[in-house]
Amino acid sequence: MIETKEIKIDGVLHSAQKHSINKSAPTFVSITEQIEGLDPIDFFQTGKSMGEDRVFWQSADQKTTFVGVGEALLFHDEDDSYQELKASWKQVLKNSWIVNPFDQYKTGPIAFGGFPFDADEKVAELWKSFNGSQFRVPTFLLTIESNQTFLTTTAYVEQGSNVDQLAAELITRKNQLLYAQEPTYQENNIVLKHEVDPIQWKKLVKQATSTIDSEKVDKIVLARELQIEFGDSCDIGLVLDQLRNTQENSFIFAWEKESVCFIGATPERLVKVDQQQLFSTCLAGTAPRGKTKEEDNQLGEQLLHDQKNRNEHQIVVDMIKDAVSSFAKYVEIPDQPILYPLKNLQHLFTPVQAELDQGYTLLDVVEKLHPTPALCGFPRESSLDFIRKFEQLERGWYGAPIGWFDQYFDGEFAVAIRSGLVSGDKASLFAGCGVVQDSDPEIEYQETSIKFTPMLQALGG
Ligand SMILES: C=C(O[C@@H]1C=C(C(=O)O)C=C[C@H]1O)C(=O)O
Ligand SMILES: [Mg+2]
Repeated sequence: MIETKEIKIDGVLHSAQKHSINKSAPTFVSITEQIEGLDPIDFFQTGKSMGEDRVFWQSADQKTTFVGVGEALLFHDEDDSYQELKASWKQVLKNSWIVNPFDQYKTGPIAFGGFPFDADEKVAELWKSFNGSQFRVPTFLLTIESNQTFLTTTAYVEQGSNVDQLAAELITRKNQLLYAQEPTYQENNIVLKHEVDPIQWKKLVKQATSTIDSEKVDKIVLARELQIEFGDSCDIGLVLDQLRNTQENSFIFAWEKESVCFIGATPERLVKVDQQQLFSTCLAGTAPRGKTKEEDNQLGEQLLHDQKNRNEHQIVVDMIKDAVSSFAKYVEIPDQPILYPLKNLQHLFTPVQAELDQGYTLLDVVEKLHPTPALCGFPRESSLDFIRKFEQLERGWYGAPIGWFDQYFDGEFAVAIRSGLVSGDKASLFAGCGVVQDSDPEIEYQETSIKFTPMLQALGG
């Protein structure tokens, strides 16, 4: 049994209302309590049966898991302004009533969300629920950290709010989430897979290499889409469970809006900031895993010494080093990449560490870094130009920052790759690769095929 002093939600809401009357403004209320351990996927699944949109995040080291249910607050910006988001969050926190004895455990007011790959991309049918950047503070946030479990409940209280009614509603929903019967899961059954125009895509890779030859472009990242149909509506809880069980060294994420869910298992950290300590990652250059240990080592060794992949990787290292240096006095980057093993692939990996100068936050770094040459190319403007003109796919949130930040702007963003958008009985998966001067369209095609596998397997394919 966990001994916790029970927090009386109605009492807290009444105090918050007094605060609201004094300030003549609505008060943002956040209450954190420690609870008994429970299964995060069951919690996620129960959220669905309550008709709520959900978020999920598990760090690549598996030390932190978040599950959010419901939406107490949403920042939605079609123009995708990082600075406006920063200002809005500060404004919310200015008028807040926070009850949280467990601050150090990634609890309390935390916003989850993402940005589009390209704010100028026209949003058509596929991504229509995900236009612009969106960040949500869930009504109920489950945090599992250092084997302890916490629940943060978030609400707004105004001068005229019926506080007793609000408290009663919150308690009912909370009890539903914590004490619901074990939820059920439904096997996902893929009935159709459709690769969007692979022949055209290989031609595009060729066109990119010609452009690289003739113009001042070093690298262009090109993505393609795999469309899926299920016999029935896809069970996202099950997909998450599969990703957690199979994808080591990866951030597992899901962000749902109007029942459409963007979900994936990405190995690529964009940036994490923890009390001004900054951690970023250069990840580019890819080989498959071997079937035996020997073959695997051999493929890894080849990758470490392969000029084409080293070149692809170095372009990312140079850019990230430059960008981070503009915010930090020292930046620590090893001169040689190492291997980053995943279930189906291995990558070249260079970690980046720095101490962020005072006055800058996580969001400033995300703004500066995105899109890195790992997802866009180099130089940024010309590669983005090529993608805008010629890539057939609507990227939406694919390849863009997804993550969370807390009340101090500590938090973490990953690059949303190895991902898909699931809507009812349909899904679109995305995979891309870095095209450089000596890229071979067939080999790049195979590389992207393997990059589909983590999601494809998790979807039941
Ligand atoms: C673009 C993707 O992955 C990126 C491209 C890589 C490459 O081309 O070697 C490797 C890792 C990622 O930076 C993707 O998975 O969709
Ligand atoms: Mg590559």
